[in-house]
Amino acid sequence: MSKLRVAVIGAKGRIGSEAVRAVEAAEDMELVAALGRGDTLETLTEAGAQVAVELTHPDAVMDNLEFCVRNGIHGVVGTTGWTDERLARLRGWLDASPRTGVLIAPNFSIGAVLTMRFAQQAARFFESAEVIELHHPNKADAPSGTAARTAKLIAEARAAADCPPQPDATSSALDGARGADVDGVPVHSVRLRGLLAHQEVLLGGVGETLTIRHDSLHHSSFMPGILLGARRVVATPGLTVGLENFLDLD
Ligand SMILES: NC(=O)C1=CN([C@@H]2O[C@H](COP(=O)(O)OP(=O)(O)OC[C@H]3O[C@@H](n4cnc5c(N)ncnc54)[C@H](O)[C@@H]3O)[C@@H](O)[C@H]2O)C=CC1
Ligand SMILES: O=C(O)C1=N[C@H](C(=O)O)C[C@H](O)C1
Repeated sequence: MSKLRVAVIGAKGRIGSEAVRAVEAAEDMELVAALGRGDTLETLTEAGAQVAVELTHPDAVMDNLEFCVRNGIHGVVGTTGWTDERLARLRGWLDASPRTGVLIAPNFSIGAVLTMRFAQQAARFFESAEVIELHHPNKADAPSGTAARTAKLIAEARAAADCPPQPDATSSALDGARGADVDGVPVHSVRLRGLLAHQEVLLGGVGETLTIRHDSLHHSSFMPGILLGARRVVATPGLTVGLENFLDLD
């Protein structure tokens, strides 16, 4: 059987360099291009890439994806910075290229995906829910894509269950002390040398709390998810948001 022809964009970065190694080691894949900053995107078409794994920067991801989708190259995207407006633009490009698929995964690690799912399931049973994400200090964005998605999932679950707003009597606070408000769920970002990628979801009810914690200790934690995404996205046209869609969790 022919191998899946995979390219990595952002190949010299922290996660991109790990992805290059993972694709090279996968028996059913061939690494056909490894692009860094300044390399021309034409390399992707010249190399015959079927899938591009996009691991760059929120400022770069849209141009890279526009090129890929216009050229029928499927995308597996880990880069963060997604807004509703950006998703709508991407959907527009995909509408014009209906056989092309793009997976956007806020987090490729199985533990983080399960953390989001467990938080979503638990959210309606507790009065209070807050998210703390902790990352290495070289991270460009805050809050993390994973924390923003977790908070949105919690908020959606609470809205669907008609939960009232969270209790919070704060009437005086330093700017930022209560974190960022993501659809009514406070999200707090820690940047600390020594850390990689970590998240806690704190849920509180009368007389009890539940803490769901996940730790990515090495970039290898993201690789099985990236490889799975590359295998599945070629047969999944349109936009898929969240690796859970390829995990048969239910
Ligand atoms: N979804 C997930 O599971 C994960 C997502 N990420 C996200 O991936 C992105 C990259 O993270 P890191 O590797 O830590 O950053 P990094 O800064 O170490 O690597 C990014 C690389 O992309 C390169 N780059 C920038 N613009 C480019 C362009 N136009 N074309 C080609 N290369 C370009 C940079 O030179 C750099 O080598 C971030 O948005 C981060 O949040 C990181 C880890 C896991
Ligand atoms: O920048 C990182 O490192 C990570 N970014 C992603 C995010 O913003 O959620 C995924 C993971 O947390 C690592």
